[in-house]
Amino acid sequence: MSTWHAPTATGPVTATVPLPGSKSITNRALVLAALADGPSTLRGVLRSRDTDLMLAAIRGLGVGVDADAGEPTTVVVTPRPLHGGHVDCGLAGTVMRFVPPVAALADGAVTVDGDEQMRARPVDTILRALADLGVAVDGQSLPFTITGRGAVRGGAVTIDASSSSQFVSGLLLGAARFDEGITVHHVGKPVPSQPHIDMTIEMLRDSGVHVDDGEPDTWRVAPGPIAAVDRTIEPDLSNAAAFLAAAAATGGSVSVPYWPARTTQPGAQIVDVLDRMGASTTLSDGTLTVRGPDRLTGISADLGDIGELTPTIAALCALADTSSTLSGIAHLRGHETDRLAALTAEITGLGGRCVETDDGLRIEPATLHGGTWHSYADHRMATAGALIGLVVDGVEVDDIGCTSKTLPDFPAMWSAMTGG
Ligand SMILES: O=C(O)C1=C[C@@H](OP(=O)(O)O)[C@@H](O)[C@H](O)C1
Ligand SMILES: C=C(OP(=O)(O)O)C(=O)O
Repeated sequence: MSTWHAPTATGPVTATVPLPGSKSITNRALVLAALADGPSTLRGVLRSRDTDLMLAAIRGLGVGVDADAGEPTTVVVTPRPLHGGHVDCGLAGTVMRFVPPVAALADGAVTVDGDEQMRARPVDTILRALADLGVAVDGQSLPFTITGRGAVRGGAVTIDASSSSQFVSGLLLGAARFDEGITVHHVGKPVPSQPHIDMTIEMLRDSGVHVDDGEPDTWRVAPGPIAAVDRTIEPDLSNAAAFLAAAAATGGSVSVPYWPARTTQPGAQIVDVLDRMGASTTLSDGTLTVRGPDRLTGISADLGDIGELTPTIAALCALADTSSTLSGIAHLRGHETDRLAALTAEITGLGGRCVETDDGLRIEPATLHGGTWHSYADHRMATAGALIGLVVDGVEVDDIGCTSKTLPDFPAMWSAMTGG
């Protein structure tokens, strides 16, 4: 692993940056297609470590996956009887939390493991829920084994999903194929990332599944077939956020084409955040353009719904002229790394002023200097370092390669944006 010298912008960045498909939509589409009542063609599929791990996971359980003929972003998924196998979830939360209900429907033992760092991320909630629904589960953390019998009883289950919305999404995605469907009831602190739950529900409904989310903290999925649906995946708006933030950081202008007119992706909310920090945004003919201000203003914001945008937003806050308080994101301690600790250490390491609170970060204005920015194998930490490096000389990102988790072309795209 060699360090990457973050390109410094010599002036306001001006660029148009098309983004590949959404990680979250791709991995939901793959799970739904694997469990569907016929073959599906998915277009605009993200090809990255997280999504290739999901492709390999469903293929390893017996699903037909034609992903490498011709255009790599077009994938044909053909459901077949599921059998036992091994699943590598790498550092992908969506693979670790969405695959167990699929494994429960297989006929045979499915072993699941991942990166060393993945073992620190919570998974027990969904494993306990499956056990409560009659599934044979061995283990409460990675590595674990699910021994499927080709069918799952299903029914009602109570969980505490405050550490990740993916527990709710994972249970809902497979549940139409359970004999009794599922009723998931959440008890505990608020569930984060509501837009990602909305994404799950919308995609299930698009597949003809009946979902009732009318009661707070309760979701019901009726048993029935999952219709095979051909889908075109939207661009990844959370990955877009880092590029749009580059306009905000440099007083430049960055456009992202194919911006969806309506979306459940939380990444779309970067627009409000950048506006509040002083940027101006326009959406015209499906292209979103952000124009940066001369000076960035800090913000106080509850990021509970959009936690995955935190590294990008925190990097901008570290460059702002006024203080920021980011709250509602205690669950980020269980993301790819403990993001609250990592952001605090790295911003402080470059001369910034950042402290952890119970549920977030407080960031004060400071003059930053160059130095090594550690990525902790976390794609969004790496891109946050790149963002600061645009306006601070001498920032070295120790592992830019970890951006392959969701955007393998990040270094080339970032250099191109800066005119390199
Ligand atoms: O369902 C999804 O696709 C995701 C849900 C969120 O997880 P948490 O609720 O664990 O934050 C988000 O942070 C993650 O990047 C993707
Ligand atoms: C939290 C994230 O990923 P994961 O799907 O691995 O949870 C993220 O991408 O910011």
